[in-house]
Amino acid sequence: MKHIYNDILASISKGEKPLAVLIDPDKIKFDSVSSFIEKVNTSIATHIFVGGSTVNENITDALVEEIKRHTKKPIVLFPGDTTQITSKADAILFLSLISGRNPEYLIGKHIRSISKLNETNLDVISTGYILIESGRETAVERVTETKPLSRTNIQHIVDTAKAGELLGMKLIYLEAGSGAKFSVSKEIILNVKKAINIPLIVGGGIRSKKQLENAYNFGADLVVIGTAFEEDESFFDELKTPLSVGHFPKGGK
Ligand SMILES: CC(C)=CCC/C(C)=C/CC/C(C)=C/CC/C(C)=C/COP(=O)(O)OP(=O)(O)O
Ligand SMILES: O=P(O)(O)OC[C@@H](O)CO
Ligand SMILES: [Mg+2]
Repeated sequence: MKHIYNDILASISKGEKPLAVLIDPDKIKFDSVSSFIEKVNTSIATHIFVGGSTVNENITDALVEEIKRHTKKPIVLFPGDTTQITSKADAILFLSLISGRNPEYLIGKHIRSISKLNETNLDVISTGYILIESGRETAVERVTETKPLSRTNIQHIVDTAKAGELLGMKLIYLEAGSGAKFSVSKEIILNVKKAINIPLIVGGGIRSKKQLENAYNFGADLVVIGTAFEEDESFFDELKTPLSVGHFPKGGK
C-alpha cells in the first residue's frame, strides 16, 4: 500500500502546499486523458483526485487505469458512490458528509463499500466532508438531498469540523461545491484551521491564482481545483510562476 496520507502530512510539515487536480469522470473524454495529464505532470499539482457526484457505473476503473498509464502522481479517489471504487488508484477519501443528516452519506454507503474495499490495497483516509453554502445549488446538494451549512454561521462550521476530528477523522474537507459561485470564505478557513489539528482541504469555485494563494494563506493545507482546469487548460500555465504563499504555523495567523 502507498502511504498517501502520511506523505501528505510530511509534505505539509515541510511547509509545502499540495494541490489536487480534480478529474470528474463525467466530464473528461477518454481520448483527451493523455494530453490533460501531460499538463498535470508539468504543473505544480501534486495529486490527482478522481470522482464526481453522478458518475456512470464502472467508468472510473478504466479512467483511473488510463490516468495511471500517463503519470506517477498519486491518484486519490474522491467518490460520490461505491461504484467509483477501484483498486487501480492509490488512496480513497472515505468521506462522511458531516454537514448533512442523510444517513446514507454519513455511514450507509460506507458499510456497503467494505466488501469492495477489502479487495483493494487503497490507503483509506477518513475524511469529514463539510458542504458550505456557496451561492447556488450544487450537484452534491442535489445528489445527497442535504443542505449546506450557512456561510455566515462560522461557529457551527467550526464545531462541525472539530466534531469530525474528535470522531477520529484524519482530514477535514471544506467544500463549496464544484463550480461554486463563492469559494469558501477567509473567515471560515481561518477559524476552522485555528480549531483543528488535522489537515484542512479546501475546494470549490477556486478559479484564479490569487484565490489559490488566498486559500493557502488563510490556512488551507491542500487545495482542490477541478472546473478551472477543465474549462481552460491555460490555467496550468498561469500557475507556473511561484505562488505567493507564506508558512503559517498553527495559530500563527
Ligand atoms: C464511502 C463511499 C464509497 C461513498 C460515499 C461518499 C460520500 C459520503 C460522499 C459525499 C457526497 C458526494 C456526492 C461527494 C462527491 C464529491 C465530488 C467528487 C464532487 C465533484 O464534483 P461534482 O459534484 O461531480 O460536480 P459537477 O456538478 O461539476 O459535476
Ligand atoms: O470544480 P471546482 O469548483 O474547482 O471544485 C473542486 C472540488 O472541491 C469539487 O468537489
Ligand atoms: Mg460531476
